Amino acid sequence: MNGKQAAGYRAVEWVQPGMTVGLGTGSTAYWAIQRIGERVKEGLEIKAIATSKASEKLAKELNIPLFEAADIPHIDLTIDGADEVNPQMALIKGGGGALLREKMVALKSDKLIVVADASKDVEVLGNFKLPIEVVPFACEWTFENLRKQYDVPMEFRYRDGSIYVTDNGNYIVDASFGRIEDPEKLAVQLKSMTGIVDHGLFVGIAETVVLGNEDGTVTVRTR
Ligand SMILES: O=C[C@H](O)[C@H](O)[C@H](O)COP(=O)(O)O
Repeated sequence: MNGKQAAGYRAVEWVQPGMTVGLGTGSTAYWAIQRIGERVKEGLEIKAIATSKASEKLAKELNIPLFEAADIPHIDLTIDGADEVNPQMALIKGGGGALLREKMVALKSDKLIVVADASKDVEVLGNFKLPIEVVPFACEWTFENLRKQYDVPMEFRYRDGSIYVTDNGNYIVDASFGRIEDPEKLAVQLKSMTGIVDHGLFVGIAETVVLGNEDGTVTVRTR
């Protein structure tokens, strides 16, 4: 079992019968969803909501009972991956483009458990490019505003030669901040810029991190 699988499986131990569970996105959340699928097959009764079309598809394949947001008044627990985690449990997310739904689901949840392999554990956020979701209308203006404000390398995300479009129909700008000394300040600044829908900084949201080590053991941190 690799670190991602170990972390994903361990986090599912928090899932109890009757809970409503948010299903994260990415190659680590994948293992948590797989494990939830196994437990559902064994008789576990839960409600679930997915944070992306990809996770929705996977959950359907595993017969995990999925619900629309309109039918979910409250989420007990969400298990999701991260691209970077700092000691205060601030995160960079969105490497897979799912940051907006992930943040909406996480903020609706009593508890966000982050699952990641140990390589995501960093002292200072920012080595991973920060994903910023922007509306397509006048996205060049938004890009210019971002460049003027921050003067760091950034580019629109492309996949297979075409601009990458999120599940919400928006674009992503990936920005190389290098070191984000004050994630909270940057998070607030970015949110205040018109044209930006949201960004991949999750500050003060996660309260438990399950880090999977290469040997299959896990380290659990709670704040
Ligand atoms: O948009 C994608 C999500 O934020 C992922 O949870 C994040 O990118 C981590 O993905 P992975 O577990 O594949 O490294």
